Amino acid sequence: MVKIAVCGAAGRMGGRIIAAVREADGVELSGALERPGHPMVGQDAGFNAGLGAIGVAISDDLNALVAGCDVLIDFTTPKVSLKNLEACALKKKAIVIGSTGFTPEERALAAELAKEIPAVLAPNMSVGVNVCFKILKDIAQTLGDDFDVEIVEAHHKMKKDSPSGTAVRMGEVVAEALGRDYNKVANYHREGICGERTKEEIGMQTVRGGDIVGEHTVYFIGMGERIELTHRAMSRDMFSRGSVRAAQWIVGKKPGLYDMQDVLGLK
Ligand SMILES: NC(=O)c1ccc[n+]([C@@H]2O[C@H](COP(=O)([O-])OP(=O)(O)OC[C@H]3O[C@@H](n4cnc5c(N)ncnc54)[C@H](O)[C@@H]3O)[C@@H](O)[C@H]2O)c1
Ligand SMILES: O=C(O)C1=N[C@H](C(=O)O)CCC1
Repeated sequence: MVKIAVCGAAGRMGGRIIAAVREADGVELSGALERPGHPMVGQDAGFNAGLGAIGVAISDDLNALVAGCDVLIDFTTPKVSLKNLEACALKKKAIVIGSTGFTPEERALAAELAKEIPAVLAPNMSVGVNVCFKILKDIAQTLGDDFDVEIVEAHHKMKKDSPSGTAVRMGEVVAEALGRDYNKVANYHREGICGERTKEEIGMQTVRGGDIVGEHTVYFIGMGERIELTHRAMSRDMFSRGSVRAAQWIVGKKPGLYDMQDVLGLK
C-alpha cells in the first residue's frame, strides 16, 4: 500500500483528491493537512470529500504528516508547495505538486530541491490537457510562423493566479516549438492604440467568473483559416485522479523534477 498524505485538505482540490485516494486501489490516506488556524483543523477529512467520517483528522503538523507518508500530494500555493518540498526533501519522501502560479525563480528553486527527492510538478494533471500539450507542439511546428497564436483560458471566480498554469505551459510549448522565448513573446495586455499585432507575440487572455472548472483554447489564426484546439474540464475529478496516478508512479523513482507527461508516458 502506498501511503498518501494530502495538503490543502479543506480546499476545492483537496476534497476531490481525498475522494480519489479512497477510490483507488493500492493506496491509502495516511494524513490530511491544512494551514494552522483553518477552521477544519481537527475535523474528519472525509467531510470535505463528501464521504462522511473516514477516521482521518485534518492536522496542521507538516513534519508529522510527512513522516507518516510515502508521498505528499499538494494543491495549495507556490510558497506553501516550496515549503512542503523542503520538508519532503529532509525526510526523503516523494511529492506531487499541483499548485500553479510559480514564478521562474520559484520553479528553479523547486528543481533545485527536487535534486534530493522524486517530485512531480504539473500545472494540469488531466490526461486530456497533457495530450493537448503533445498535439500543440506538432501543430505549431507544422504551421510555423505564418499563423498567429492566441491563448484564451476561463476559470471560476475564486481562482487566484492568472493566467492559469495550464495556459502558461501551452504558451511555453508553442513558443519552444517555434523557437521563441515565451517570456519575451507572451502578450498579456492590449489596450488603446497599441499598434498592430507582431508576428512573434503569443496573446494570453483570461476570463474569470462563476464556477467554470477550467477551459483552454489555443487559436492558430492564418489568413483565411484558423485552427482552435479546446479542452474543457467538466469536473475536478480528472485532475484529482491524475494526481493519485502521479503519486503511485513517483514513489521509488530517482530524485528529480518530473511532470505529468513523464507520468503518462507522453514524451
Ligand atoms: N495541477 C492541476 O491539475 C490543478 C487542478 C486544479 C487546481 N490546481 C491548482 O491547485 C491549487 C489549489 O487550488 P484549489 O482550487 O484547490 O484552491 P483552494 O483555495 O480551494 O485550496 C487550497 C487549500 O490550501 C490550503 N492551504 C493554504 N496554506 C496552507 C498551508 N500552509 N498548509 C496546508 N494547507 C494550506 C488552504 O487553506 C485551502 O484550503 C491552485 O494553485 C490551483 O491553480 C491545479
Ligand atoms: O481551478 C484551478 O485553479 C485550476 N488550475 C489549474 C491551472 O491553473 O492551470 C488547472 C485547471 C484548474
